[in-house]
Amino acid sequence: MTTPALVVEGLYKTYALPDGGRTTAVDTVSFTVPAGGSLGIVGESGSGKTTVARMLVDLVRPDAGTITVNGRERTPGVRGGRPRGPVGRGAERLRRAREIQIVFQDPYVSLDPRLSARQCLHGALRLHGRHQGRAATTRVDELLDQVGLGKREAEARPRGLSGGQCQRLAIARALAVEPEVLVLDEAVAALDVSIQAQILLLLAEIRRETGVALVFVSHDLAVVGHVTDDTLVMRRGRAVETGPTARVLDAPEDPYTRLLLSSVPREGWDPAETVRMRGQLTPEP
Ligand SMILES: Nc1ncnc2c1ncn2[C@@H]1O[C@H](COP(=O)(O)OP(=O)(O)OP(=O)(O)O)[C@@H](O)[C@H]1O
Repeated sequence: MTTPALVVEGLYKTYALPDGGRTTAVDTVSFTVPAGGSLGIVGESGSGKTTVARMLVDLVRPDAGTITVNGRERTPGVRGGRPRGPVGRGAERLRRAREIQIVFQDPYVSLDPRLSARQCLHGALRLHGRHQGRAATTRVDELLDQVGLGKREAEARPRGLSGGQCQRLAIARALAVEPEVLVLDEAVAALDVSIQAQILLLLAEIRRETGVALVFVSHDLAVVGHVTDDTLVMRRGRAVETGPTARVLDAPEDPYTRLLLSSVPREGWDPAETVRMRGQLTPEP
């Protein structure tokens, strides 16, 4: 059996509250993404999706749990729930970044406004010691082509690009380091529906071509349905349901998943039914 791209076991995270207490954002979440696979993480606002995504890429330190990429454990600072020291610096930090890359919702914030698309990609290759000189130029051309950015866009800065084009550039920058896992945190949420569709098709193509595993974090079940093999549903920090995406969407087993599906407006949609279903769920603590 091939080694999974990503194995997450017992991930747990609490945050301090102003009153001195703590809130549990992620409660013992586990999942596996096979090599070249794709997992959607869905749930309403506050369910803990972003905290999971941020723990995967070292932006948030878990209280407990393990994260393993292609058989190598990369959990920062915890072992059996106890701190193990800071996340590595310098070369170690870059090595970890090459394992998992992330694309955020708002590309304008994550891109340097002073750099053209071409300069941005050259910078990523330089930072990670990937390709030099002519080989770097060839690789940048390849990346631009892979995400569908043309000659004009290559020389444009972020403010000269549309939201969709910026997101293409953010994806190309993430791919520049040839990560084993690509995390997309609400990466199409800010885009028009038709542009969303283009980016989703692009991601499916990239997964086919490069074999990169995808973790797709979204509040939008339709989006997850288009790009993922498996889906994990989160509620109040916990995984309440997981399985093949088609099964989870067509025959949800958990009442919360059924509620999420019933909340999507469609022909003949009855919002009152959604409110009624919410009333039947176990109440918020
Ligand atoms: N830095 C923080 N300090 C305190 N509480 C936090 C912090 N970040 C997140 N939380 C809390 O942790 C819980 C999970 O938040 P998280 O952002 O992971 O959820 P989410 O599902 O991604 O929601 P959204 O889609 O709105 O971003 C929420 O109750 C949130 O208020």
